[in-house]
Amino acid sequence: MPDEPLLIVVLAAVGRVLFRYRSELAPFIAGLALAAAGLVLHATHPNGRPIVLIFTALAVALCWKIERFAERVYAAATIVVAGGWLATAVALGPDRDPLPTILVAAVIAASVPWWAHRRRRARVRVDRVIHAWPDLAEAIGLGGSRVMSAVVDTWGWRARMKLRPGQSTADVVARVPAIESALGTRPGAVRVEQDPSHAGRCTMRVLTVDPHAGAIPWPGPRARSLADPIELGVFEDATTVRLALLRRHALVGGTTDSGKSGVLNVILGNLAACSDVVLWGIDLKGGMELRPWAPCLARLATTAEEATQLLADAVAILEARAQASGRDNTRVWEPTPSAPALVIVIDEYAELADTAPVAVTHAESIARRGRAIAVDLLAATQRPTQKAMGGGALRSQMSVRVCLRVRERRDVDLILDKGMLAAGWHAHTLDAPGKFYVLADGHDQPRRARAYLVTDDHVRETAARYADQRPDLDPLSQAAIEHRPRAIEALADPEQMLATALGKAPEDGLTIAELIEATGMRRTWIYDRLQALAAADGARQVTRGRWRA
Ligand SMILES: Nc1ncnc2c1ncn2[C@@H]1O[C@H](COP(=O)(O)OP(=O)(O)OP(=O)(O)O)[C@@H](O)[C@H]1O
Repeated sequence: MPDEPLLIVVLAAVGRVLFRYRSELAPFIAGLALAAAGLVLHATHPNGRPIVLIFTALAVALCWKIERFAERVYAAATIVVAGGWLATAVALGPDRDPLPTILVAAVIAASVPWWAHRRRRARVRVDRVIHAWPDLAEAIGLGGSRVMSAVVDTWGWRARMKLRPGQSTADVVARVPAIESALGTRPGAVRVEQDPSHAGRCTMRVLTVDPHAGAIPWPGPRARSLADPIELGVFEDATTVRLALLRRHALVGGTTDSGKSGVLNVILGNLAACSDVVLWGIDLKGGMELRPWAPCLARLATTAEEATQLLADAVAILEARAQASGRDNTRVWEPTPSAPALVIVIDEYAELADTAPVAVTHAESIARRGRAIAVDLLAATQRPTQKAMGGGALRSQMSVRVCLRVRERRDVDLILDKGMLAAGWHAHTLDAPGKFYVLADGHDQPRRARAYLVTDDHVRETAARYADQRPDLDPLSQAAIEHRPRAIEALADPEQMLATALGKAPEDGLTIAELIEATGMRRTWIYDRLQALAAADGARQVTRGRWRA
């Protein structure tokens, strides 16, 4: 205030400085308090030494509750020195030589580790941010939000926030870059997670160091059965990313060099160690990615024709298993080493969609019907185009979605789902290969993770180690492949029949009536499927009303 006496102004300024630096000054304040206590107790209770020593022993005993060893030792040593000094000062008087010198030396000795302590300094920084938050929040458009509590952790700190009525976590997510600027962090340091129990609360994490800065070595396969979760990597809070793949299809998407093959390798490394899974692979890059796993793959398709054959066989297996399940009245196929699940790994799904449209109809059929009878797809794609994803139909069947770095923001919604970008799944900001977001059962928050790094040596060793432990297909599935042409006819899978009819059509194509006859389906269904096949280059109109593949 302008008319405040100078003394008050100076005292207030000093008080503010002392308050601001209270943590740094704590050792001196403790030293002064100790000297004052010595003075008072010596004057009032000169025989109080045993009591002081008992309290000191009790305080030391309480130190064992401190979690970190270094902090426990520091606290115990400081209390022993302080208690010993006070006990002596109570008996002899704090000014008796050499007690003042010992106190000054002890304060200085205790101050050094105190000042240097990383967690204390972090705590001080956090306290200052919390103090300044109302002003910062106002400046970035989150006025009215409050920080309720904050804790310092290994990589930074996290705060529980209460939002102003009407604000939502989406508002905070939308302002993440502004928060980073206001807090003065590096770009990409702030994460925001919804509080699952309250729409008006969220947790904000500030990572002063990136826990995923370095590659995380693969610890080797942990799964032994498809029913075991697959450990894919590590979240930023050091918890393991565990994915259940039994009866689930999985989609791995990301731009080039984002680490798709790395993710496939971690999954394949685990599946190779599972005794109840038969692995088939499709790799239209000439087998470049999947060939190292060849010893563990029962089949590997590297051309469009082989891929179509492979998927047609998978459809035949699917049908045979479905019929058997129907006969035996069992709803689901429980994989065992003698009746294993079939997992088909497809590297670069978009390539398959471009070059083998018929194969895509098979894949879609597997995606729709394969789960119950344990025929699962694991597809990786660089270009999650509408066409490759069957306009979203394929993706909707894939309940495990791993999104690595994408080039364009809209790709997030293509790989994960509509609205995920706005909900904070910012895969376009991932800044190193192997970093990903995962959407699956139990993983519905946008938490960043990094996949384990599987080296070429890991792949070679793992493939060699499990090559002779791979199970064979069960006799039912084996027979379904061997009798596939008949099996497919008996399938009554109209999509399959349509694809076959179009493939075998004469040069001038088949009419709609002929296609109705070949498939037994209605006209509208035929039109729908022809449109979809035409969009995927799987069928073309030769002349008006006549079609072929
Ligand atoms: N989890 C990881 N941790 C660290 N580095 C990784 C990780 N995954 C992949 N990398 C590195 O990133 C590079 C590209 O990885 P990868 O080949 O898996 O990407 P990709 O998306 O499959 O690429 P492409 O689209 O060209 O096939 C490799 O050099 C690899 O060593």
